[in-house]
Amino acid sequence: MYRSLVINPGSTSTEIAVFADEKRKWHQVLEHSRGELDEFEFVSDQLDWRRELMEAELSEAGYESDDFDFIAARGGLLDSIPGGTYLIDAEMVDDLRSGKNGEHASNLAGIIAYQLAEEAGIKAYTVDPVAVDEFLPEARLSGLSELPRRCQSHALNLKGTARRCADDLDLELAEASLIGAHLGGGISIAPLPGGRIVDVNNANQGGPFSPERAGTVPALDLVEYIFQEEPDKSAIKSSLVGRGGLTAYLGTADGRRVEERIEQGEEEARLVYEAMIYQIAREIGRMSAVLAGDIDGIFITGGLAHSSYVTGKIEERIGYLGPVHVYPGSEELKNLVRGGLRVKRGEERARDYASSRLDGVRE
Ligand SMILES: Nc1ncnc2c1ncn2[C@@H]1O[C@H](COP(=O)(O)OP(=O)(O)OP(=O)(O)O)[C@@H](O)[C@H]1O
Ligand SMILES: CCCC(=O)O
Repeated sequence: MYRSLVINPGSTSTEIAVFADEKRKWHQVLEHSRGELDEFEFVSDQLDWRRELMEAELSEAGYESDDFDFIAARGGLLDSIPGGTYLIDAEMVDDLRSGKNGEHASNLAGIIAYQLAEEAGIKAYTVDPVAVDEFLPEARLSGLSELPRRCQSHALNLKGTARRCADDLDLELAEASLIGAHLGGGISIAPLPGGRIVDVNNANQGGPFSPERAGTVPALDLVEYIFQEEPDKSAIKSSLVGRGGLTAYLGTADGRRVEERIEQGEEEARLVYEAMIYQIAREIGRMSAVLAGDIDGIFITGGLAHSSYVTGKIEERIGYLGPVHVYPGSEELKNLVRGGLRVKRGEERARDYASSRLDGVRE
């Protein structure tokens, strides 16, 4: 039996859990108020504060860091790497600390995990971070050589759910040809032949609009808008990622609230929600071409997959492509633990970050 500590920091909370093999023994979500977070100029400045809060909570629950066989932490904004379970080492921590690929609360996870693991003499791992890049060579071209497409996605949930779906279809993951749709605050839709993310809309830069992101917008019109209106850079970025999609049209990112408004007869809410569903179905259809129609199944996951309104209407449009499987929510903690356990049990080798970087491939 392996005991593990799992760390998953989000922008306004830090989630920690203790597992015995795949079984969750203890779980805590530490909520951070706006006022507390405003004390820090940069997310990276929150490191010691979040670590101390976490340690206090663990110790109150009777745990010490040397109670664990390994630590699994949410991957931050790393350089592009293939999917898998990665040993968190000093080189990865340097990249997370420098924020070279952007600031994100999940950058703190790897740093804290590394520090705790060093002190306890155990290993820390991260699994399928956002930066997982398994693009086909032709998927990298955008049409402008200065702006290659970047493979970024909800890889942890897509890959974890692909394993579940392959299992449910009685297939080995390596043989399965699936399309996965993660429908959360952001939306990632990927063809997954053999479990690899060989293409994906980048949830921050394209594809369907989502509860809080704009998805693909007309590029020339965006250029005109920026030159005419001269918006502040961070304002335009946050209207594309954070205040786009359902939020931009309806003032809420909550699918449940939108469905209530539809039930109350609000036509605008119905139009916007159905437009999002239409764009999701269209993206699944586009990805079917990547697999040349060789599809064992399509899975829908993430928070919006709790809604039968959403999943039913998607299935009406794309059901002809193959069987549709629905896995509501995201099993981020379990997927992190499972990655660590695969290494501990000798089913997978922990990858080395430095030698796995794909920088050479991208140039
Ligand atoms: N029963 C439901 N019906 C409709 N929408 C729902 C339901 N449950 C959750 N949602 C919606 O799912 C979305 C959140 O999904 P999820 O929790 O997977 O996203 P997240 O983790 O916040 O963001 P991301 O997945 O981009 O990291 C929200 O829009 C939420 O309103
Ligand atoms: C590509 C974006 C992934 C995320 O929002 O977690």
